[in-house]
Amino acid sequence: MALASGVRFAPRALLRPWALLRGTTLGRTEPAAGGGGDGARRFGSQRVLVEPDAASGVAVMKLRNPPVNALSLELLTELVISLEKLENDKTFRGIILTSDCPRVFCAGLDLTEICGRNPAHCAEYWKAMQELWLRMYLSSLVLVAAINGACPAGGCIIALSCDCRVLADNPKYRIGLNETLLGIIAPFWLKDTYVNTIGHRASEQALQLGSLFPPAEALQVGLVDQVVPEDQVQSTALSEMARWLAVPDHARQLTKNMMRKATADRLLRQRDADTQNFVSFVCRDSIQKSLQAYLEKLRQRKG
Ligand SMILES: CCCCCCCCCC/C=C\CC(=O)SCCNC(=O)CCNC(=O)[C@H](O)C(C)(C)COP(=O)(O)OP(=O)(O)OC[C@H]1O[C@@H](n2cnc3c(N)ncnc32)[C@H](O)[C@@H]1OP(=O)(O)O
Repeated sequence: MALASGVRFAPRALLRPWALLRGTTLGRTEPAAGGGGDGARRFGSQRVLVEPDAASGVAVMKLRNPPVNALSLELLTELVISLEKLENDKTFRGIILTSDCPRVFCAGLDLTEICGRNPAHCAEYWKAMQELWLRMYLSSLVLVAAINGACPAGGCIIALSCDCRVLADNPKYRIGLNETLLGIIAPFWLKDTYVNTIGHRASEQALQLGSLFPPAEALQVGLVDQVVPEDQVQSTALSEMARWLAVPDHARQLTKNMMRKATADRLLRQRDADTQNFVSFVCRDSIQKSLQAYLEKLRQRKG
């Protein structure tokens, strides 16, 4: 993705995203309900709904992978493609990322993608996760997360990859990296993202304890930038977006790159090793057993 200055952000190393989308509706454009002109047309895919507003240069991107927006391989791929599409369209300067699923922003990794799967599948899945993080973390667009639901683990990472986070004030909407409670370990680049956001000591504590912060605590620790009543999340996200868009793009983009590049480069240098670590770790019998038990617990909790 080339900036006006010619600086490149993330390399186009992606997988084979299109191959995953057979049978989906990505790229379809349809008028938004009640909409008329170009600015009101929406597009997207099965799991990512994009509502672009050409007049403001802002698109609202909604995750819709019910019931909990778990990051399936398809959702990861569709997110990357939708992001790329908006980045390549000079009309757009910002994206508000939110959830179309009630009460959940994103439940994190889709555990069914790594439970009982073969190493090749786990590797493909993890590469897609890396790719989305790289694309979001280094995006030239302003990304604002309008967090309108629970936001654990991988969901938190999606939010942390944005430039700004607005969280709905509901005690059930907790946010954080709870990996240790599942018996898994956040890899270094998730840890780095955490440290970059809330600092070393707070990350050390929160990562080891697997803390999921309710809104007031999330605000206090710096995990989110604003906590507002649920019905004001979208409007506040739009106000935040306006604040970020008031800065000239080239200056903001180069500054973002300066702040984030070293963290992203660290993963880029070790991407294959990180994938191998992930695969060998999650494919261990003991880890498979604890993931399986966790999934079972989630399923039973329901009834
Ligand atoms: C050193 C080497 C390095 C090794 C690297 C190791 C790997 C590191 C990876 C780190 C990165 C990210 C980690 C993750 O993201 S793991 C996922 C963590 N997510 C969670 O813990 C959240 C679990 N879910 C919940 O807490 C709740 O579902 C919710 C999000 C709060 C919503 O609650 P709800 O009451 O509205 O819904 P609920 O009834 O619980 O769930 C509905 C159905 O959805 C299923 N489900 C929920 N979460 C997941 C998920 N993450 N993956 C797959 N499926 C999920 C749940 O089982 C219900 O299913 P069903 O309808 O009963 O069939």
